[in-house]
Amino acid sequence: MSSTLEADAESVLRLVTPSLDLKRHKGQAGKIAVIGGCREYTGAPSFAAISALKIGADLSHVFCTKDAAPVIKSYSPELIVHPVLEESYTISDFSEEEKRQVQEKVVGEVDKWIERFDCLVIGPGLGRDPFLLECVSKIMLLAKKFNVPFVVDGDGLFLVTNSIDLVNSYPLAVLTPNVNEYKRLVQKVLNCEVDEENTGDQLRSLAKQIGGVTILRKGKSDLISNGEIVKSVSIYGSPRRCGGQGDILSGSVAVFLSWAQQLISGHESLSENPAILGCVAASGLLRKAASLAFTKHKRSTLTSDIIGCLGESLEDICPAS
Ligand SMILES: NC(=O)C1=CN([C@@H]2O[C@H](COP(=O)(O)OP(=O)(O)OC[C@H]3O[C@@H](n4cnc5c(N)ncnc54)[C@H](O)[C@@H]3O)[C@@H](O)[C@H]2O)[C@@H](O)CC1
Ligand SMILES: Nc1ncnc2c1ncn2[C@@H]1O[C@H](COP(=O)(O)OP(=O)(O)OP(=O)(O)O)[C@@H](O)[C@H]1O
Ligand SMILES: [Mg+2]
Repeated sequence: MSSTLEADAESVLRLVTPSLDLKRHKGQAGKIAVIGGCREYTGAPSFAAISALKIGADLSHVFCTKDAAPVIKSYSPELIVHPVLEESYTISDFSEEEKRQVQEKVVGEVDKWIERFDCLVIGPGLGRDPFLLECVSKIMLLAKKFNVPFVVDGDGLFLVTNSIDLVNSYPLAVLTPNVNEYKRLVQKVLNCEVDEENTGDQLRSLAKQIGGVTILRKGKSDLISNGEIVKSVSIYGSPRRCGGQGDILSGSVAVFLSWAQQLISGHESLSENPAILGCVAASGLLRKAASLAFTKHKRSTLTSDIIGCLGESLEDICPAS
């Protein structure tokens, strides 16, 4: 029997969102880094990174390829953009030794910064280049070494599905699969097809099988599990399915997870799981912002319209003053 409980997303948003305080300095409300952005995709990492700022994080970085960097920078001067990732075509003439040196350099560029980040978002617009993904797997190992939480989305899930050990048993990993990404994860890890009759139980088994990582399965209702409990978020939402909404979600999970971690580390009596709180809060806010954007823009609602509604939606639940 399924025991999926609808989460009270608004209460979670009120719990984890920090109050604005003149005593706090830059960085205390969150430093997020997105690993993503290549020749093909520049929108996805930008949506994730700018959403983090719009919700209230102080700093948002993007680590992307050299081609993607000027484009992402020109979308927004708010983002700190590091053109450090390399795709195979830029090193096609290199020897194995030279390729190894490039990989070391890429990982070294992230290593310089990684301890400063409260959470990474790995995958929006990353692409599927094998050399690039190999570097990103090393970045995941680095994050685990320094206990930095990470959200895996988009092409990061393509990487993880083929190398599940990268996240196995890391409690600070959150996977945010869409319908296709979830199907591939279920097939690979549980060796079966998606069971639409027992969605909660299957999600719980999947999260348990990956050693208790948190999974947010996106869909008509968002379902969240860490292998123990299963929560759903079904409030609000919009009928528009324009691309990029998952990117908003991944950047939002990173911020709320960081805030939940901060909250819990200051209150030993709180026994809640920060990854679950982060997912519930992010899902609730995105769905509210999507609903609001839809009332304003109807069929022409775009991802940028939803990003424009994040602030108003959060303000409605957690007023700034
Ligand atoms: N504006 C943007 O830059 C956006 C970029 N996005 C990025 O696009 C990438 C793919 O995400 P999707 O949500 O489309 O992924 P999906 O896995 O949902 O793929 C969508 C469709 O494309 C096919 N497909 C994907 N990659 C393929 C490949 N290499 N060869 C053959 N078929 C392939 C899938 O089978 C599926 O039918 C991710 O990096 C994602 O972050 C999306 O987030 C949407 C917005
Ligand atoms: N059928 C649906 N009804 C209502 N809301 C939905 C539905 N499908 C997805 N959503 C909402 O949209 C959000 C993004 O999910 P979606 O499946 O579009 O992600 P995605 O495919 O990864 O997006 P992206 O285009 O950014 O890669 C989910 O968190 C969910 O709240
Ligand atoms: Mg996606």
